[in-house]
Amino acid sequence: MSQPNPVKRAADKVAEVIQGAGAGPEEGIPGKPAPRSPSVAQPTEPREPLPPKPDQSGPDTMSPTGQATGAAQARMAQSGAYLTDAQGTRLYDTDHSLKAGPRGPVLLQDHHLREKVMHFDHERIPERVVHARGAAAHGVFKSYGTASAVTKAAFLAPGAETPVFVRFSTVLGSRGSADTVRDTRGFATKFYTEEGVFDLVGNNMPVFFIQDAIKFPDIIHAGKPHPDREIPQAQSAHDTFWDFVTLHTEATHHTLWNMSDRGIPRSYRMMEGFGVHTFRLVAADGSTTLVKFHWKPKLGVHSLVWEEAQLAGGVDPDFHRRDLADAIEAGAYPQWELGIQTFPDTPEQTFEGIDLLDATNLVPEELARVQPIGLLTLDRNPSNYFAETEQVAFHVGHLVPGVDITDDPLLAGRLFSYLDTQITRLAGPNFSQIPINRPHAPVNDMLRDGFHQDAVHRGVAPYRPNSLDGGCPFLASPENGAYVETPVRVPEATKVREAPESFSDHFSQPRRFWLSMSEVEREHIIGAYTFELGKCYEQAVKERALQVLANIDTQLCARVAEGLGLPAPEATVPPVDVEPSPALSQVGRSWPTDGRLIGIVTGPDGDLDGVRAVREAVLAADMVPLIIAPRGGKLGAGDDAVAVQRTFVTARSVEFDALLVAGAPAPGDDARGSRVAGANPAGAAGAVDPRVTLLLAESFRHGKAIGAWAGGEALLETAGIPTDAPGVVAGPDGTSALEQLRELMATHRVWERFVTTV
Ligand code: HEM
Repeated sequence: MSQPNPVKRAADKVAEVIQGAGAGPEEGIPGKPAPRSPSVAQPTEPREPLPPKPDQSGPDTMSPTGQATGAAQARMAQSGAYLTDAQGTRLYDTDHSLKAGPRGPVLLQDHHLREKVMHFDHERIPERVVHARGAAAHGVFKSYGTASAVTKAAFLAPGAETPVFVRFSTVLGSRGSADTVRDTRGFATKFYTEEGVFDLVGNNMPVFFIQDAIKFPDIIHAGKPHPDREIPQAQSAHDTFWDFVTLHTEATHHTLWNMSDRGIPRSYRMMEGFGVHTFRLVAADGSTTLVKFHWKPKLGVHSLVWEEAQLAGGVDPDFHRRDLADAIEAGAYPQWELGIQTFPDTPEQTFEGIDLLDATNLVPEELARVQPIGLLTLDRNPSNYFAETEQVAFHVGHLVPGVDITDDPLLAGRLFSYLDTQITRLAGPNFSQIPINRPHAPVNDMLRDGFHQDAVHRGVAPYRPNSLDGGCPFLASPENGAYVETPVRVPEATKVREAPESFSDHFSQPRRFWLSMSEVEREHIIGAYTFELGKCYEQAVKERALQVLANIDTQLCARVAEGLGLPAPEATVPPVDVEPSPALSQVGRSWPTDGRLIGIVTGPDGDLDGVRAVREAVLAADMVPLIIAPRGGKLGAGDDAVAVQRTFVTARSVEFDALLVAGAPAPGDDARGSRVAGANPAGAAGAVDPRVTLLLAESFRHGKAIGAWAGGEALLETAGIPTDAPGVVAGPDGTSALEQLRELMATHRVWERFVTTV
């Protein structure tokens, strides 16, 4: 990679974090990062305050009143040995209520009990009405300056560096739902620019379900759990979702993206992001350009396969959250390039016949190249989930000079919705004073009072003009940074509740997406539709869905119909002749393998010298080795004993990007409780633990590269894996097997292994 890659600096640290500082299961929790610093000792006796801990919680957050909040308060709390109540009074006991004698009734006068329980009772706030489940990180955006010709935005000037906070999310699930469900992912970025906050509130898909925000409550009501039993959670595989998207065929394109591999990303670090709408950039000379924003991940765009996504939902519901936090904790900082597609700002606002105001459309990259304009690096985890990830409030109306909106009717509704919902979610109108939401630019507004007002405003005249506060505050002009709306001419028109004719083509863009997919991606799409529609009860919904598919592609429709056991209908809209866009496919390119997890299956009798060498080679290649053995602890003795990170109990295929088997089959002896009497008993002499064969068979089925040496090939055969199958390699030693594995992993999966008939 041309940019300095922090992943390269961090291989050892990555392993340390993911392995729990190299500890075996009994020495550390597998997969749990080592604590960054020893936790503050809990004193049993009062003692003098400790010196302050180094600040790891970001910029200072003194409130305008001078009261310590956020990082400043955290520093104070961590530097003090004394526990206090909310008023600062020191406490001598927080474990016992005040009682009339040790066995007597609790007294009403216990003000500490009252305060402690009262505060706990109010700890929860409403979750977001959509995108409730999320994970976030701090970082920095460095501008290349290449957008300066089309925008005067200071954060896009050459060399500008801007702090950012990025929150990734699923859309439908509740706050505690699983990460790997099939869904769209949110990709929201807050740029704390010197000219005010700019929020780019996008998704990992470039198109949206609906064209007009007035339907947003409807699509969300349809996608969320059914109101009678509140099931299913975080799923689109149910009748109301499919009822809506087949009755509103503008949803066809986004639904197809959801059913594609984009709906189940491998990692937040391996997702594209899109601003979706067309925005208007304004240059210093007042000229304007229409643009679409794209985030391109340095690690490439990769997905899970559906069975992995389902397994991860149970094995590790925090799969994506953990992956992001572990990588950042380890210094393997995820990076994305921000790019723009540019279009002339003509009165029609179309490009090559594509209506730029219709958010169900994308513009193929082959027609308008994505031009890189800056680099995003996420380099710091939040220090407090609630304070930052939960309380962050994004809004598409947070704009800075040089970035303006268009008349996209979906965007118009969003401009109302975000602030509106945040008044309820964050309890009043002052949420921009919450530390994570505070602009880094100076704020001097005339907004006053309200719930949770932190500021102590001075002066008597919060209005303009005034003659009492010296006429302050002053107004700015465009020359000194005022945000001025672009004077776009609005054509003379009659008020109507109508969409333009150009919004009525609902099938040519989905058809382009379908035609752009590789065979294996098409198989996945067919599988996804067959699964989701198979979960619907209503016959009419399934039939209507097949009609929609017939209008995209005959073969797609026929295959899904076959899976559902229903007849395939004829198209009612003649298929349009569209050019595929190869850039839409995830298959066929090579990517860095940095940060990928390699499982090394071994045991006390495995080739431990070989394991040591491979472990070093994996680290040197900026990947993460995880040793999998029958039991925890260490293999071998002495200083070069090999620490075990996963046992046959804790290892599951979803965690690993590739597997290596080091040596002869490893019998497991701790399968008690999961063994079925008489069935390949683990621990029996010469028997192979069924969980190891499952691990290998699943990895094989999911198209992962697998290697073996020193007799490990026999274990593959026991697991039913032909050693001459694509993507299965055997080396004379571990390091040569690893080399072959790396080449295979550059394409993410061994695609030839998937059977395709499209
Ligand atoms: C292009 C279409 C859209 C995209 C890309 C999009 C993206 C997002 C994202 C990423 C979030 C999560 C922000 C976070 O992490 O806090 C979000 C939240 C939300 N979106 Fe959208 N959205 C779209 C359309 C809409 C529309 C049309 C509406 C309503 C008319 C809407 C209403 C909301 C609401 C109410 C929230 C919760 C905000 C909060 O509680 O802070 N969205 N959206």
